[in-house]
Amino acid sequence: MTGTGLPGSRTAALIPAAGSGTRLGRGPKAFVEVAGLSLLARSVAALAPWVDEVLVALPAGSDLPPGLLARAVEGGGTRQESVARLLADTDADVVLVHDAARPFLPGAVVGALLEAVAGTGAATVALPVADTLVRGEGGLWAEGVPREGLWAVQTPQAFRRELLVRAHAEAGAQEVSATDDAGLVARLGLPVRLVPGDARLFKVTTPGDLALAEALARVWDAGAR
Ligand SMILES: Nc1ccn([C@@H]2O[C@H](COP(=O)(O)OP(=O)(O)OP(=O)(O)O)[C@@H](O)[C@H]2O)c(=O)n1
Ligand SMILES: C[C@](O)(CO)[C@H](O)COP(=O)(O)O
Repeated sequence: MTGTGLPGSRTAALIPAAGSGTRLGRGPKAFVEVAGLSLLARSVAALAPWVDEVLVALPAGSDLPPGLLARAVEGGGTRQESVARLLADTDADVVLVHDAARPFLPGAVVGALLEAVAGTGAATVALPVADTLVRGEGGLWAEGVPREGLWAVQTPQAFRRELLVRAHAEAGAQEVSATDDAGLVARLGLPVRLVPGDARLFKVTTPGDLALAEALARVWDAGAR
């Protein structure tokens, strides 16, 4: 595999795929298929052309599906732990961390992310919030939340590897848990570039998301990406 992403830098894709898919209810989510291809296979295929190596964190006891050009590590009990284990298994200069659960990754987004990380050393794909936001209490409207300046974070997220290693180490030392990796770098006071994402990069989390993914796959696989 020859990464076309960043000339002069070895780049690795780190794909956390060890989750149990509780909210979807179909077992380990990475192996759930959409139009004949697993979420994991789709995410690996989207990133492989851009990187020098692909590492995947799998549920304990799982094997890498045949034909996947990737190296497997055993995932942890949380996404954060799975990413930490992936990080420990590469010496790449730059790492792209991407949820297996976000299978529809346009190449243009990867290109923009790699350009951004070359500048700041840390960058994440994100979408400006377009919906009205509300804090709910007991199923009732409690208070509106101003959406100006708010972004919904997606993946991939890209980092100079040593920055992310430091961020995970600090989080571990301070027993800080986070649902993504860019937030761990930001809490060090380091700049994290926000790169405009894509609505098609939604995370397959619930049965409704899976239905959406199955509809999108028909045009995606026909070349509309
Ligand atoms: N211990 C974990 C938990 C999550 N993930 C991965 O992190 C990504 C985002 O997590 P999420 O969408 O929450 O997946 P699950 O944890 O499987 O879903 P749920 O919370 O519904 O169980 C997924 O690709 C998932 O496989 C992981 O590698 N290791
Ligand atoms: C990393 C992430 O996809 C960014 O929005 C999100 O935080 C993952 O959350 P999850 O609960 O682990 O799916």
